[in-house]
Amino acid sequence: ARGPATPATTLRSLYKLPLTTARKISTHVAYLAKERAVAIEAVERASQVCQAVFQRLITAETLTKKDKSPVTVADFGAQAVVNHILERYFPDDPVVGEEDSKDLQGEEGRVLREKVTELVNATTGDAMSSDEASCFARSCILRAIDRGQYAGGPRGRHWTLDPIDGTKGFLRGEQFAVCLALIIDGQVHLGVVGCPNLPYDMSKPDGERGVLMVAVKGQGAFQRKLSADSSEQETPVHVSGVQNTSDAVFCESVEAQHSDHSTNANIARLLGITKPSVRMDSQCKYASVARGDAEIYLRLPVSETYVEKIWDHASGNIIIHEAGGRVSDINGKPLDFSIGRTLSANKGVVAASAKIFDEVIGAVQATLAKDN
Ligand SMILES: Nc1ncnc2c1ncn2[C@@H]1O[C@H](COP(=O)(O)OS(=O)(=O)O)[C@@H](OP(=O)(O)O)[C@H]1O
Ligand SMILES: [Mg+2]
Ligand SMILES: [Mg+2]
Ligand SMILES: [Mg+2]
Repeated sequence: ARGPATPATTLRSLYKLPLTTARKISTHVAYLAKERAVAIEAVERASQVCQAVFQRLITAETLTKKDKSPVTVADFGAQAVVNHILERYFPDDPVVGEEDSKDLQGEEGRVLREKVTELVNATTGDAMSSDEASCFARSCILRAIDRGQYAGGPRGRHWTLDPIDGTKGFLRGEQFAVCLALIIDGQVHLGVVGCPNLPYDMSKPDGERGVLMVAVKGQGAFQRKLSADSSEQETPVHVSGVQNTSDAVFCESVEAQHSDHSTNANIARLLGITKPSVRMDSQCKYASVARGDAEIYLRLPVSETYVEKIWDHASGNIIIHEAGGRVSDINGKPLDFSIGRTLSANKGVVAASAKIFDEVIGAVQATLAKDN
């Protein structure tokens, strides 16, 4: 068992066990052990789907034409696979997923639907019974995708899934992530982020790629290789030990549309930061801060109307916390995952190691006050 034991009463309700059995095994079962293993399996599978799409469907032509259809195939395929695996192990758990099957329905959706079905079967066929596979070839794929329609909220358990986060990074062959988290009574208790293109060891940027990060509440954050033959070896990750913000590095979005780069630069000046920002797409930014590649994740609101989605932040949020960092919105308020599908009570996101966090929030507040 890894981490603290699970109380017998929790085990009983989680796995519908008689209390006597739950008592017997409670000291051997780490909290959310089954969920952790299933979530890792699901994210690994979905990452394989995405990589298969990249290899097969992204060509110089799709890129110059700005054709987004390959990423759409991967998005739907990855959501179908994750939802299918979650349903098999946790049939009662609802899912808040980014995608829905609208574009795959009817005659209009036939071509895309067939592409997604073929892709899912080709990449995960070995993990499915023949019944499942033939069901997937028909309507089950749409049903699996639409298990992600849950409204979220403050009570009970639900998963949240971003099948491909950082779609633009995916298309460029750069950073993207498959993100899955478990929310219980409005709080993130488990998060997994798969980063297929992130170097495993940042000191060897041209070395092996593919990182999976996982965290369970109270158990710390870990990384492992995201490769088919991974030995499942995990190493703990910790945020950077940098004490002075002048030694820190920002990690920010590639798209200035998603976080205001010029205000970021003003905040950097106030903090004495001189090193250039690391720019990358997706929740890989959280993974980078969690393992100390960079110190500060900044996502400043760029419009009055955009509300952040829970699947864009849930996994990253717990991974940062468990790696010794802190996360809040630009006003220092914790991200509130209890409201529904969006973070409507928050504005922007700031994540940093605990040591420098308050100073970073101070600089964000001072800069925004001056700009407004
Ligand atoms: N206007 C606006 N403001 C803030 N955020 C937005 C906005 N529009 C979209 N999104 C969401 O940003 C997700 C990608 O975030 P990144 O940090 O990877 O952005 S970037 O594209 O790399 O710059 C992206 O997630 P994916 O759709 O999963 O790629 C969106 O959910
Ligand atoms: Mg996203
Ligand atoms: Mg997405
Ligand atoms: Mg999207």
